[in-house]
Amino acid sequence: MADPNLSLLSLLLLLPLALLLLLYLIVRPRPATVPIKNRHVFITGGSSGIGLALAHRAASEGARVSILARSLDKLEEAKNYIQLSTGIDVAVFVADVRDYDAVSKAVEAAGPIDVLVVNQGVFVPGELEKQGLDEVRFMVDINLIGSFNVIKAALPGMKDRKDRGPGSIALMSSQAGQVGIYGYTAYSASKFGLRGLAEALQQEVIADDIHVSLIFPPDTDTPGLTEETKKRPQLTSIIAESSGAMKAEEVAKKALDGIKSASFIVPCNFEGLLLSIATAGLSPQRSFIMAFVEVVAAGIIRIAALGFQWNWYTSIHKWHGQNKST
Ligand SMILES: NC(=O)C1=CN([C@@H]2O[C@H](COP(=O)(O)OP(=O)(O)OC[C@H]3O[C@@H](n4cnc5c(N)ncnc54)[C@H](OP(=O)(O)O)[C@@H]3O)[C@@H](O)[C@H]2O)C=CC1
Ligand SMILES: CCCCCCCCCCCCCCCC(=O)[C@@H](N)CO
Repeated sequence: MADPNLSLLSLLLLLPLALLLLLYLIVRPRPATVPIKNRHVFITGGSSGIGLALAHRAASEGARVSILARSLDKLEEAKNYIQLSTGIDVAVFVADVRDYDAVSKAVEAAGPIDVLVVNQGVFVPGELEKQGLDEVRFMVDINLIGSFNVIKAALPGMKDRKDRGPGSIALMSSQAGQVGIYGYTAYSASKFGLRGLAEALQQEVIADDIHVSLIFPPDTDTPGLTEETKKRPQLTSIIAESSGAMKAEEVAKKALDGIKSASFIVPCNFEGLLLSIATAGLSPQRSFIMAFVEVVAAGIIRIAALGFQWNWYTSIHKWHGQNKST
């Protein structure tokens, strides 16, 4: 007779191994890599903050880089900065992503794109009740509709590329695009929208060897954030502080690594990794190891998520209490 302890042990070992094997066999799309060196990387919002750090990094890694934004002054400044620190020349394009014709002309002038980084974004925090619909529209138009304009303009050329290896479309979301945050109704909506766009688009372009990445940074030290913090409701800051802040260069490294490994979901810090596991849902997952972590952690991570919500609602409750008594 077999030792019952031994069979229990082998069962405990076999179960995870069987699960790993199953996940290895079924994860889709299959793992892929997207080379950066000698490829054309086109970055919207590449003149400032995260986009600029990405442009700098991609240029240092040997890519041909194009950046697009509204202000020519900021674009020229970014170009000079990258030229001075790497010796590499970056092409600049002036366009507002809300203007499809202008974006289309820029994309055509830039030439066929291998890696498209849709990074432009604006954020005006504030409770919806105090926010004008003009501000809501501003965020949705630039962050969401603007992303459609950029992708629509670039996609035909990207699909036409022949024998030039795997392509990538990366979208800059935000941790506020994984969970709704006080003061971000319009911003979160615009960033959640990118997720639907990305999930559907990946199915549509997989046959063209184009790989979609969704990047989820926490608060990141950029000129945009400096402006934003001047107007932030206190509760927005309290809740956003649940995730550690990052430097633009750190986010750019995570983003570029995510693009190169063709990861669909790209978290940027530890809290971001937890958020990604908690919100895995029906998103594609190429890594069977990450899929394994998602399956095994599902229950416990839901408890952690409820703990965060408990903490946030306690802060909201306290804040209202204090503001009534003063
Ligand atoms: N900083 C943060 O804390 C976080 C930022 N993000 C996201 O990262 C992205 C970059 O943010 P960040 O680097 O902080 O922002 P910045 O404000 O520093 O830079 C934004 C860039 O987008 C460009 N841009 C803005 N509006 C338009 C437009 N209508 N058409 C074309 N280009 C435009 C800006 O140039 P110009 O004004 O000249 O057009 C600039 O190059 C955004 O999508 C943001 O939502 C996500 C999580 C955290
Ligand atoms: C198990 C679950 C773990 C949960 C961890 C939760 C952390 C959530 C923090 C959300 C931070 C939102 C930052 C938005 C940044 C941004 O986009 C603005 N700066 C505008 O640019």
